[in-house]
Amino acid sequence: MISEFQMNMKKKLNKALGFQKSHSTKQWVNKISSSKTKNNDENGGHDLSMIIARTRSNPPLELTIDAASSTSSDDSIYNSWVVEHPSALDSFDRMIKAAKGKKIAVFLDYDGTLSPIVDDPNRAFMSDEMRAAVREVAKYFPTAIISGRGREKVKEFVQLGNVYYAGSHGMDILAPPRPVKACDGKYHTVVAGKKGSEVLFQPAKKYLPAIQEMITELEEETRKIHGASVEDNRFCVSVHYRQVREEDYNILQEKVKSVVKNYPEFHWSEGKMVMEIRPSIEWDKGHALEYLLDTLGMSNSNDVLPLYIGDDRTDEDAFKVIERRGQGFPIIVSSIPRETRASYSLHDPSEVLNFLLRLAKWSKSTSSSRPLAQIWGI
Ligand SMILES: O=P(O)(O)OC[C@H]1O[C@H](O[C@H]2O[C@H](CO)[C@@H](O)[C@H](O)[C@H]2O)[C@H](O)[C@@H](O)[C@@H]1O
Repeated sequence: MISEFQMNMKKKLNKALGFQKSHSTKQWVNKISSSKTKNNDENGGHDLSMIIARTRSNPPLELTIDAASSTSSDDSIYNSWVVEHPSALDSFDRMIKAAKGKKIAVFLDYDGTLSPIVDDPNRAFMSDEMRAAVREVAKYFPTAIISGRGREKVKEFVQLGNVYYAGSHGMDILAPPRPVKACDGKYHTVVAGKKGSEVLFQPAKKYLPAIQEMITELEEETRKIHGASVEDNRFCVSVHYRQVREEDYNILQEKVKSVVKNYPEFHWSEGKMVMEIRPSIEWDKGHALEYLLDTLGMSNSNDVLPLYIGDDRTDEDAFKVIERRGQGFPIIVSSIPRETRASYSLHDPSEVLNFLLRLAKWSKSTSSSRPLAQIWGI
């Protein structure tokens, strides 16, 4: 099934690549292969032929579009996408004007947002500059990192004490040191494991034994595939293939599928050169955002503007929540056109840094923005 966005992008691509009418994948591949390759984060610096080969054997159109757009020397496709998803940097003054008299809560994804995408997931370090910017922002606004990584691991990378952490795509939240709003049954699975005055919320706890078992099986199954690695993200699992040879991708996918099919309560989805396996519960980054707003006492207020910056498909769940609330700033980080629910865009983590610096500077300069410690009494 091709979505309207994909149809439009296909039309634009055909136009940009000089095709008179819609072309087949094969024709695109030939055209794309002969054009100059522009290395970019989205493709992880991989040879585009790898993506194209995958597209042929397992054709998600989005990949074809990613590959094609990243090779085009004509930036017109990206530019027309940015018209629909304006740069958050260019829109900063307008956003700030809309935020006047309202409370902003900041939510940040980690990989590809605060840190650049790199080959080795264990080396996805955040720069000191980025850390300082997040620290500064968190002085003025409640700030949370919502990542697909394990919570402890993302905290090790971020190393900040004044932000909240939600790991495993929101399935592991260490909630704010604020009184949790009276439970109305909505969060009946809350684990009352306390750490200081913070409350631990782990809605997928019962799946831990199955996840550990699955990790052992996945490691065993993928051991012989050069470059593949399995990452334990506590309540979910990542199987990385960024460093896998193109001819091994299909076999890796088959192996992963063969393991996951024995766990009917789990499903897998594709991230950036990663297969992410999660329990099939109704809980995602969007729910985590709502949960955090709730624990911050900011869920029902009309004067709250959640700002969420993320780069991957799982961040779309959070964008959707902001869209549904009708207020807030969903910002996608992408250097290529993407189908998204986000209203704004930033090109890459360096633009995220500039945006956060600007936000921090603005908060510091406005008399109405008092440091968070005074506002929340923490
Ligand atoms: O929600 P996020 O914080 O964005 O986490 C999503 C996945 O990010 C990591 O993988 C991605 O970044 C790696 C390091 O740059 C890169 O090597 C990999 O190809 C990307 O998919 C993380 O390692 C995964 O576990 C997360 O699911």
